[in-house]
Amino acid sequence: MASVLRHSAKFTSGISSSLAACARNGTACAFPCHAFRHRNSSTSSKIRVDLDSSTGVAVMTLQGPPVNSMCMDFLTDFAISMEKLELDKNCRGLILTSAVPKVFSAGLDIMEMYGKGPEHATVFWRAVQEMWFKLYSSNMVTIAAVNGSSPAGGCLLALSSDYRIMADNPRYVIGLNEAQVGIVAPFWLKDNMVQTLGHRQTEKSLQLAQLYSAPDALKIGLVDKLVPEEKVLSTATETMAKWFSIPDHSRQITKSMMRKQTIDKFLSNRETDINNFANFVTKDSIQKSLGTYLAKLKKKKA
Ligand SMILES: CCCCCCCCCCC/C=C/C(=O)SCCNC(=O)CCNC(=O)[C@H](O)C(C)(C)COP(=O)(O)OP(=O)(O)OC[C@H]1O[C@@H](n2cnc3c(N)ncnc32)[C@H](O)[C@@H]1OP(=O)(O)O
Repeated sequence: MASVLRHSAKFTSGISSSLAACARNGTACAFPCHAFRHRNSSTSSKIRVDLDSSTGVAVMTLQGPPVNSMCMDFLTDFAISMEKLELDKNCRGLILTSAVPKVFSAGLDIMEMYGKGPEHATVFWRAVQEMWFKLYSSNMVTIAAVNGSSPAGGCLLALSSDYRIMADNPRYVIGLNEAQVGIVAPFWLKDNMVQTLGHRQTEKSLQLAQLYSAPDALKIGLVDKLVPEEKVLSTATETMAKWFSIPDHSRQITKSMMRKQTIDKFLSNRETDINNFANFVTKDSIQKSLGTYLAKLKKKKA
């Protein structure tokens, strides 16, 4: 990642240092507080990260036009950004959002799965796993500010966060539509969805490859809240304050207790999952499905 962490912050008063201390210690602090902000920014080609050390909130903005598809560069940038934030004592919470109009993320870059050999599939799938694992097992409070459509891998980002806020626009869709593409959601993503929606709803959603409009996603619990598009980010920041009112240590232990079973199962079957993916995605029949789907996507425009 060609990113450099720039420490542009200035400590200008005791107020800012006490807020920063508040962020570090995980004690409740009233914010938004706009005074004397302490910011770190990190930018790569696909992802921008802005950490406000005075509040402890980082905003990760996906900025890979046209659709924030998850290519290798995106996945690498994502993993590096997560690692940095996780290690940063000033960071307690992460908001994910998009700078691309109308799209949160189109999910995995289909070009990374089409016409490539098993070696590439192996490396790519490990990176996909890592993205999910890092977010799902994060110690930070994670909030998805879904300000556009969010199919498949985009929905993965939302599902693995702690809370999902979506723009109230019926034209925006979210869901796991893998079956429509001719591929299959991996077991750990299926488990993640079961935890969010329950078994029956997940089974219907996955088999039917359903993409839900924002209002329908709220109805089934795939997102937690709908707000006007221009308020998605500010609502995420306000929501973060509520989650920050709980001491970090007890919230983190609770989170890891709730997610442990899924994580343990993932870790025990990780290599098998990679092999399955590499075998599956390189099959002629699957390549044919991907090719047909890609052609449909391109034709849509013509
Ligand atoms: C049993 C063994 C286990 C095996 C496991 C198998 C593998 C499982 C993998 C499961 C996990 C996740 C999978 C995925 O994420 S697959 C990707 C699925 N994504 C989609 O179906 C979304 C497709 N895109 C769209 O619906 C729209 O693009 C979108 C609504 C997001 C935006 O619409 P908009 O009209 O704004 O933009 P366009 O459609 O015109 O797209 C612009 C250009 O971008 C290209 N595009 C779009 N999506 C993708 C993508 N996902 N990958 C690559 N390229 C994409 C599109 O073709 C346009 O390109 P051109 O400008 O060249 O025409």
